[in-house]
Amino acid sequence: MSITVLGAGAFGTALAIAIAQKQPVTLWARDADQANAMQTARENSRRLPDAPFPDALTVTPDLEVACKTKVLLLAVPMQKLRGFLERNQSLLQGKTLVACCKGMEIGTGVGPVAVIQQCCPTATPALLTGPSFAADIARGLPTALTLACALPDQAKLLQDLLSTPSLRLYRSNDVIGAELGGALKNVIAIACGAVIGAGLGDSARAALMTRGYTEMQRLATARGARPETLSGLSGFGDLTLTCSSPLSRNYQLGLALGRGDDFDDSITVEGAATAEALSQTAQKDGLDMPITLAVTNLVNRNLTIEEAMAHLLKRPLKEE
Ligand SMILES: NC(=O)C1=CN([C@@H]2O[C@H](COP(=O)(O)OP(=O)(O)OC[C@H]3O[C@@H](n4cnc5c(N)ncnc54)[C@H](OP(=O)(O)O)[C@@H]3O)[C@@H](O)[C@H]2O)C=CC1
Ligand SMILES: O=C(CO)COP(=O)(O)O
Repeated sequence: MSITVLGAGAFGTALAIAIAQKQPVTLWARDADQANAMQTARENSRRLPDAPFPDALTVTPDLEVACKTKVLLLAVPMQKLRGFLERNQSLLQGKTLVACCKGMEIGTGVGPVAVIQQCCPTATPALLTGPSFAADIARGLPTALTLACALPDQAKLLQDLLSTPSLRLYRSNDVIGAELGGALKNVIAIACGAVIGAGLGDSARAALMTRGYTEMQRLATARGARPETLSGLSGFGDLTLTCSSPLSRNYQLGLALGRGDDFDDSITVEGAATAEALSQTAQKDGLDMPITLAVTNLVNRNLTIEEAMAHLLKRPLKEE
């Protein structure tokens, strides 16, 4: 069965390369010049260099052509998803749409699956998430991800369709748990990068990862997620990767904030917007999310890393 990936960024390209090892894949890029350059060079030199395209991968800028398949992977950034779906609703209704982005939407506080449901009510939504760097997937290095879908039959179908010998998908019907794990780990990764960048030490990072994980569980449980989803690939697994690897862009933004360096704001860093989205909803829901709030203030330059840490340390002592 042929599949399509919409969005030729690092992740969309990596998934297209991996899945094209076993079946035809169409990769859609919004920029015609970029699409043609990729199709000719057989590489995405801008977003994912040194990852050659298999023969079964075709790049097109023509969305109508790309949307002919039944299963489409959505690999655009979270804050762009709604606009993309609204603009192209007629092409996407009735399709199986697998969100590959990690984050919560500013303004609504919802994740990609809810956005798909709102914009394309006749589509079947699913989510692909978990610990994986695009470059690793493209190189065929062993990777395990979570495929979350509320419909068990669809989950099984997508698991079989998208798994490859090196890309191992586990399925789950806990969509909200998988979404929140992938979204929040990016926020915690910014915090971890910031303490390392500011020279506050590995112990501080371990404290933030652990208390951040508690924050992930608190919010996810309040939204009806299952605790075991948070301890799986999409939660704990991705938290570990993103908070400890300098390859993570969220961690890199944290490092820059901690060091007082500039950061290129064209780089996709989902945790910054997600921190803001979740700070807004947590306040409304009466949930205590101190690290998420600290990251929002840090990113918005309302607090320095020293002030943010002092604020966290000054909180009343409590039971773990
Ligand atoms: N990179 C990674 O290792 C991983 C990324 N992810 C997730 O994948 C998602 C995408 O990240 P990634 O691929 O890395 O990001 P990139 O910055 O590499 O690429 C983003 C892509 O989205 C396209 N895009 C941006 N805005 C729009 C829009 N309004 N309409 C249509 N297309 C648009 C860009 O097009 P253009 O090039 O023309 O600007 C580009 O192709 C994120 O949610 C991220 O968290 C998940 C796991 C791993
Ligand atoms: O989601 C990722 C790893 O699972 C990629 O992390 P960054 O977006 O921080 O680079």
